[in-house]
Amino acid sequence: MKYILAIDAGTTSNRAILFDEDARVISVAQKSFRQFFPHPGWVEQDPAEILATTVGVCAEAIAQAQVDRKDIVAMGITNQRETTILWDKKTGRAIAPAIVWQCRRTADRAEAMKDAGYGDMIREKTGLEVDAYFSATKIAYILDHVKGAREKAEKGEVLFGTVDSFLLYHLTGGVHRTDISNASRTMLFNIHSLDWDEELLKLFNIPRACLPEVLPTAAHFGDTLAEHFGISIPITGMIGDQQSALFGEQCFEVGEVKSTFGTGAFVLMNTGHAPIISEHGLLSSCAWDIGEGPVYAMEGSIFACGSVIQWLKDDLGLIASPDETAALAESVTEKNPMVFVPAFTGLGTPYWDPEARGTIFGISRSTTKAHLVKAALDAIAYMSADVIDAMEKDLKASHDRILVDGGVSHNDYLMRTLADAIHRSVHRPALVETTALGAAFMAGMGCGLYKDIADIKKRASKAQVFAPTGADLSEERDRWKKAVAATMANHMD
Ligand SMILES: Nc1ncnc2c1ncn2[C@@H]1O[C@H](COP(=O)(O)OP(=O)(O)O)[C@@H](O)[C@H]1O
Ligand SMILES: O=P(O)(O)OC[C@H](O)CO
Repeated sequence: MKYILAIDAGTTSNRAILFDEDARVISVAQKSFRQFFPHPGWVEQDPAEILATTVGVCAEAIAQAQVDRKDIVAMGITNQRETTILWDKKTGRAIAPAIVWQCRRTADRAEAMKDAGYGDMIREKTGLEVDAYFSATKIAYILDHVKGAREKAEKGEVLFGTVDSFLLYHLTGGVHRTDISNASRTMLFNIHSLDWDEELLKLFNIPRACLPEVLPTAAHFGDTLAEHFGISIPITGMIGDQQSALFGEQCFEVGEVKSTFGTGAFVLMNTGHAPIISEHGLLSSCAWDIGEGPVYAMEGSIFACGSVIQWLKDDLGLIASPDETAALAESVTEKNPMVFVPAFTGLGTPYWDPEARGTIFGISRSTTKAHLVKAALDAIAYMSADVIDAMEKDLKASHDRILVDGGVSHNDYLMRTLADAIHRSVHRPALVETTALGAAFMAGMGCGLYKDIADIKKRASKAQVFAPTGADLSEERDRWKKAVAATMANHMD
């Protein structure tokens, strides 16, 4: 039996999962790391802590598994995307804290790009909406604020990478590479030519010398130094976490959709070998390349999902555990008079309003916490439904099911509401670690353990299916859309 070690370097924690060649989980280790919020809207992480926890969980997963280390034939890395790290080539030390994908500090720079009329050109080349979410403005910010950084970056003495790239550099002892799925989230990568784009590099004032080499998602990226895990493991798969979940959920056909409900929610649709430049506010990114040319995905990024549940629990103290939310929502049997738009950090796809903030409509004296909990879960379902509707306008195709994963997908009420809102079945696999599984599959392709997609299809896990109940939610969805419009029209500052 052969084994693959998958690293899932997420936003709040790092996980290492050892899979056997039949995609069964052999061992899991997980460790959270700190988040820093130095100013309102800013989010930072410590790159050294990301690295240390990653190495730690890998060592732990390997030790737990009690397999012969020589049988671990490959490693796959999947990661939170866009998060930006710049480090010194000689020492490997970061020159500034990691600027996390959620961080809004460069919102003004992004707005200025839009105001100067670059939005269409950037969308055409990168598939992205100009926003502080992506790496480009974050890299420029660090180069502008750390003394001497730009000069060193110009000489290739300071390097940029997303988390995959930073981990690869350290695990291998100096290989500076990334893959097309992560590169396509930087806003500097041309998703048609599959190369860094000179015009964009000039526009954002970023030297090419600091950027990593870009490979397909299944490739030989490098080998881990033996000092880390007692053996050298070839790293043969790297893929951004949302694209990895699309692969792990086996959405191999054009039109297939998955939604990962974590801290945020990310809905991705396989659009095949051609990128679709959306007319409805969706993003297009490279999904993977397993040696048959790039496959693209259209994406809707919803910024608030699990964070809403955490807010109800940790900040409002309305619930003791996320598990309570489904029953509370079910307890509201009448039409909910309340609509909650959880725009904590603006609204993402398809609305794109960075200035919007959360609003609650329809509070009366008879309002209870159950109404608010139900409104929160409904908001997550309706935001996802809005994304899926927008995708179908662009692709003009639809599939009869969507696949789901992530912590919030444990919520049966939400899954049923989603099925009714989009009029199709929602499939939740028994193995919810689909993000890590995608990276393991990718590494298995990269090292030749799996030949083709058919080999991977044999390793599908069973799913629980939520079929539409026939409930008509059109009135609720209309009220939701009105609430979103009102939220967007009424910024407080
Ligand atoms: N039954 C549930 N209903 C709603 N939310 C849930 C439930 N179980 C877990 N969650 C939420 O899932 C989120 C964690 O999901 P996870 O996929 O681990 O997120 P991430 O990978 O972004 O850290 C938390 O915000 C938690 O509140
Ligand atoms: O780490 P996650 O699961 O919150 O995913 C983060 C996304 O990749 C951000 O684009």
